[in-house]
Amino acid sequence: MMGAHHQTPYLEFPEDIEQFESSSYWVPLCAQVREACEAHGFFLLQYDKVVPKTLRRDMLSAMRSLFDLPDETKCRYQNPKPYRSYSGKCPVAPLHESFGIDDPHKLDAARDFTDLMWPEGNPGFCETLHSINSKILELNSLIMKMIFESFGMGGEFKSHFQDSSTVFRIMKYRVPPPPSINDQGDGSAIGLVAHTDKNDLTILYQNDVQGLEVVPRDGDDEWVKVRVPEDAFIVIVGDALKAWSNGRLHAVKHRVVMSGDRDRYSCGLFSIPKEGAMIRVPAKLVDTDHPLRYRPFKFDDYVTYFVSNRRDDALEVYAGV
Ligand SMILES: O=C(O)CCC(=O)C(=O)O
Ligand SMILES: [Fe+2]
Repeated sequence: MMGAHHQTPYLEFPEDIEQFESSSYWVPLCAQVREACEAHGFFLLQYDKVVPKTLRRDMLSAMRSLFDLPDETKCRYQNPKPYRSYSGKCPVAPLHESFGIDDPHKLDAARDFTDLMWPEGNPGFCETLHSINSKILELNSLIMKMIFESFGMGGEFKSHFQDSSTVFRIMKYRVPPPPSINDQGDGSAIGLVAHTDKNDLTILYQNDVQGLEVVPRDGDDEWVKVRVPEDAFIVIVGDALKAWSNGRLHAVKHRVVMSGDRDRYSCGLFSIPKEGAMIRVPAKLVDTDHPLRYRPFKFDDYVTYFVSNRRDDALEVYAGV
């Protein structure tokens, strides 16, 4: 499979429709979203209406200025919750740096983070972070709603959504230094280790440096590259949504592999069940063809379990019946 690319579904939502949900496009597109999430566990999306391209590009340049700050400034960002604190160049992923910010669609949260990094202030960064998270959150609710609709459960979407919060992650992957300690033999190196996302849904956006790879659901357990077109979003199903759907939706295993001579930047919104929220398979998604696969569980407890065990089959072991 060397060099081959994954045949990733590439969806496009209509740009010019005010009433998307009452249009004739709605039902077929909900079905396409579900199909992609079932067959692959992720898809690419072209849709500029909610999150303007200019805002996404502003975010990418804001990210450069953030990562260009001195290490000691970046290290000030510490948060007891997993996947938030500044993680820089750690031994398992020495090329990777990231921040995870809780709910920056709330202006105070965006401001607190900005003030910590730039005590002298950086209103431009704060505004960009705040507005991109608000916009991607709108897109996230739209896609979650489409998933619920596709199961005939549009009515239940609201109550589920009230139970979610977000982490906005900002990531940089450096060019692998030659010779690399993680050398794969072809000048490439691991940027981010293999994992499934633990949350409900992830929506990512990246610069034009490729590196995302997946293990396809219907493949031979081999890594396949994903070519992400310029300005496309990558939408990924996480373990929590997989469990909610009684295993119908797939949480795809993915990683980042770096090669070439340019740094990769990506960012995105991770929607997460709110603190204390339970994941419960709805009765409607259990029948004789789909016997119950997951017991009800508290999402936070699952993350705690994962963080201390780090096994690929964590969801099955922790919540499988
Ligand atoms: O940078 C990327 O494209 C992937 C990031 C990712 O998978 C993650 O942070 O969970
Ligand atoms: Fe991920």
